[in-house]
Amino acid sequence: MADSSSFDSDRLLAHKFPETEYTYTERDAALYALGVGACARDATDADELKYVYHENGQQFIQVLPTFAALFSLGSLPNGVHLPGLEYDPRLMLHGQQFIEIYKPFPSNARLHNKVSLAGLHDKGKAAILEIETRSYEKESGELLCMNRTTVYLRGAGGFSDPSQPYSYSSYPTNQVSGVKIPKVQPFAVFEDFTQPSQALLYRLSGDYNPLHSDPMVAKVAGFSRPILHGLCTLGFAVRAIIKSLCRGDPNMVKSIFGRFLLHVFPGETLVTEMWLEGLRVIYQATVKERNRTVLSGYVDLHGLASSL
Ligand SMILES: CCC/C=C/C(=O)SCCNC(=O)CCNC(=O)[C@H](O)C(C)(C)COP(=O)([O-])OP(=O)([O-])OC[C@H]1O[C@@H](n2cnc3c(N)ncnc32)[C@H](O)[C@@H]1OP(=O)([O-])[O-]
Repeated sequence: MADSSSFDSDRLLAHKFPETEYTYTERDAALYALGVGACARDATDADELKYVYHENGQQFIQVLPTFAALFSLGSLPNGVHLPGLEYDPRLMLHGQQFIEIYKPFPSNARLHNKVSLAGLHDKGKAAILEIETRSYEKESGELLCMNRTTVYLRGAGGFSDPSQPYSYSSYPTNQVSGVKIPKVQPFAVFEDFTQPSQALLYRLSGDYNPLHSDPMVAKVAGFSRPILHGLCTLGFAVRAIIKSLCRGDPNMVKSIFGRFLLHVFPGETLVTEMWLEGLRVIYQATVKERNRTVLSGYVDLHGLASSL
């Protein structure tokens, strides 16, 4: 439990996050796609091969919309001191991710990130920290996408008066509230397997948190073995939606929200169920072996594939 005497909300809200840069190439986009399971079942699947290979050259490959989440990796407070907030980085879990995409991603880019605090909430047993990252293309100055990353800091709550727990948000909270799963049969279901080595492959895209690779670190964090990156699970689910409802077109995706409900162990089978509500896809991903829902959220689309 955090010490309420050391918490100073004014200092935290005044904190200026350093701006960051992120450069990626076609190789990074392709490695990411493999990390979230593209082509793992069928290396000739045209819906997925385009994320890793193009016959006219790699500059023509397409980029998955969840690739955006990597741009925010440098914004996360992993080990960074935030004034007035004490926490143990080993107990951090990824809680939610919200992504808005403003234009299709080029196959390579140099980006400039503006980072800000989007929220902080005292939940008693935990603190919830939200960081917003706006990514601009360096050459044109155009805004490419926005990520809002929610981190669940176990053991860091209790820093404010329990009768009036501290809660700050810089955005309308209904934008990222948990979704209600419809009580009817899903419109589409997509089953996919993760590899036992999935987290080891995914980490090469830049998320080197040892929680996903080091058995001892995983044990300290309370898990029997390393767990999958939440963003890898999100990548699997959104890829399933693009495949099932967007005729494989990644540019149909306008925004993405996901809440991580439970950890996934690499090697488990993910079943993504999808419901259509207008241009919104409500989805949930379940681990088949444990019959537990691990992720739920929504994806807003620009339009619907004419075949639906
Ligand atoms: C980035 C850091 C490094 C880690 C990377 C990873 O990939 S780790 C791998 C990927 N990540 C994972 O594997 C994590 C998977 N998720 C989990 O293990 C659990 O959901 C948990 C431990 C995050 C919270 O469980 P719990 O039983 O302790 O929580 P509770 O039900 O008692 O609710 C307490 C309060 O918190 C709220 N709240 C709850 N959940 C979330 C959330 N996800 N998000 C946001 N908020 C959340 C809830 O609404 C409630 O507030 P209210 O309504 O009272 O105002």
